Amino acid sequence: MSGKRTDYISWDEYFMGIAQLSAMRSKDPNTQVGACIVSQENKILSMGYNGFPKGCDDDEYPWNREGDLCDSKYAYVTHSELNAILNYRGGSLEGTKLYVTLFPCNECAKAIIQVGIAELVYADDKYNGTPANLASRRMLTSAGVKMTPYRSNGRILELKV
Ligand SMILES: Nc1ccn([C@H]2C[C@H](O)[C@@H](COP(=O)(O)O)O2)c(=O)n1
Ligand SMILES: [Zn+2]
Repeated sequence: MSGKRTDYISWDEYFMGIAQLSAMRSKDPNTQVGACIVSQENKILSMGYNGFPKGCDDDEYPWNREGDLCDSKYAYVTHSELNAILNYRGGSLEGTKLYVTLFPCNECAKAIIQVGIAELVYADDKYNGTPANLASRRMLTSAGVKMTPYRSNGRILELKV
């Protein structure tokens, strides 16, 4: 009997928690997404959230969902998964695991596959069944990327910051 704490958080809670915390940095008024990339040794390699590229002012570019492409966020926003991939400057992401708060779209799936991410764990899947979601699943399946839904145990993690 070692006397160690037993209510410590699991690896999955830790990494999905980091992804959720990253999502809280997003300025998107409708959907905030966070991502965390982890090595096979459970080391955090990178993180990201959805936002506009460097130099593109959050207060000047549109956050609208509707209207012409150029007047909507969709023309400009970089997705959390892509930001996490692009934020990594340490070499290869081959064989790594991605924790993401929302199932990746087809564009992020391409990047996930091409950098060699082996597994993704996703929390929400609110766009399930949409064309982008179906195309994403198709490519991820073909490429052999393991897709695991995150199973929350309902524990609420509180932070006082
Ligand atoms: N897997 C995903 C899916 C979407 N995003 C980003 C892109 C937008 O900022 C937002 C989605 O907006 P909505 O259409 O729900 O208003 O989430 C992402 O980063 N990763
Ligand atoms: Zn995406």
